[in-house]
Amino acid sequence: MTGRTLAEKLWQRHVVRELDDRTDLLYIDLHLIHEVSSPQAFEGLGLSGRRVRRPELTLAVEDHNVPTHSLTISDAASRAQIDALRNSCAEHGIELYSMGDASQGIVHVVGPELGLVQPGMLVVCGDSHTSTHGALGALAFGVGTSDVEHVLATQTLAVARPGTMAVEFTGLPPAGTEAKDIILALISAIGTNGAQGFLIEYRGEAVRALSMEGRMTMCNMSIEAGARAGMIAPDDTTLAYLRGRPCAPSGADWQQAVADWETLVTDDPDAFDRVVRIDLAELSPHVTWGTNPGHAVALDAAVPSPESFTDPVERASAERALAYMDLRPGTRMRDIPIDTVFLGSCTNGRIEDLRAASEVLRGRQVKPGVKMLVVPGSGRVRAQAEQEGLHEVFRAAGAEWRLPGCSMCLGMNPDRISGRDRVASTSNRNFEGRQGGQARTHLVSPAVAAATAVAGRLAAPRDLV
Ligand SMILES: CC(C)[C@H](C(=O)O)[C@@H](O)C(=O)O
Ligand code: SF4
Repeated sequence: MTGRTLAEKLWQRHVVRELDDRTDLLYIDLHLIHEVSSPQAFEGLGLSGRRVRRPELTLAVEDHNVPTHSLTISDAASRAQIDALRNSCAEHGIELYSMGDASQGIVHVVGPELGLVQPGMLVVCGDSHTSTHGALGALAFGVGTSDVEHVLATQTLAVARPGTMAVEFTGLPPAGTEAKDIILALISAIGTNGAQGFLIEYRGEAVRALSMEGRMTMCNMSIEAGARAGMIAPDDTTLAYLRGRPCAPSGADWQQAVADWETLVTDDPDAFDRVVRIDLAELSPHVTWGTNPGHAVALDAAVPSPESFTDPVERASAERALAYMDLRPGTRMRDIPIDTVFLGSCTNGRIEDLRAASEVLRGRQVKPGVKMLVVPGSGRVRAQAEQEGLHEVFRAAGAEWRLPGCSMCLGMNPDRISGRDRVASTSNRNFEGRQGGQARTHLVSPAVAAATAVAGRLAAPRDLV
């Protein structure tokens, strides 16, 4: 990699050694861990008699298995994973934010909000949505459990060099659309393998106009387009977000850091291996109808017919998805009734997401018979929301205000669906059974989630009277 794009610059900064013509040994600046993908790694480390090389560059949180209604775990398997993480962190001197701690939360919410993730860093975590952290101008990707063990032991990792891909957005998205709509529109356009083998850099005026929360939503779902990572060059928005956060540099260190971060831009826009252009001027709220995040359409549209897919594999996938989702082609998306609404996850569980949803719910009621769960992404998000009185808005509307965690994003904790509920969810994956049972998931933005809760069917805020 020659260093003309942001991704190449970030990569080059971390090369310890070139291993062969395709693979580099990379130095890891920050290793985030959680209870699901680390127990086996610690076990392997123990079996080979090794210690954690840089415990101070490792941060652990409890997120996937934690209940959000109380601080007591009754499920034995969840308890075991949490206990294993606690024991390993104590043994190796790793900082851990446990359930109930003010800084606990979903790993991808906690890292940025503490100011731990900074431009120029290489961040890994045994979790696919590590791509979230690229929003800060970092190179960040998910790794497997054996990689977690390698990073624990050496603070390095051998990684094959990916290609670089620019996603150039043109036009500014109209009012009433959010980052979630942009990323759903992108994935439906390029497909869930559309960015396979690439590091995406999101570019264009629309990206510059996004808040950090919106950028994190976008980068979070890069993996759903098959990308290894997604990233956005740091700018004033990034600096304003980082300044004053607990682990961000301060004083002279801040000035020095900023001078360096300013160099983290793509010098040659023609240097990308691949460029995708998407115009956002006509964007409208997007929702999914099927069982992968690429199965998305405008809320204004109808459930597509499998015949509309020319590719036979895609057509078969659409047929299967429609059978699972129990939907008929031609049904207007707005006519789809919803049983449960989930607002939360590392995609849309940040303060701005809660604000957007509370705006819609203020003075309104969740439709009787619809259950709505509001799960802040972290203890800090929860505290901030309570300071702003958002929890009162949610409760007054009839939604449940919960403790932080991954919650209904996936069926690893008590918030799982047991039957065939149809769920409007602000999370990132609508796979079969992802939310537990035979749950039928429709991915939506926070504003659409809130409007849907009120209407009892998929809806945008402008549909509400
Ligand atoms: C459990 C964990 C390893 C998993 C991931 O890798 O992403 C989860 O966070 C998910 O979102 O599916
Ligand atoms: S919130 Fe969902 S996507 Fe994010 S880390 Fe947790 S389970 Fe994975």
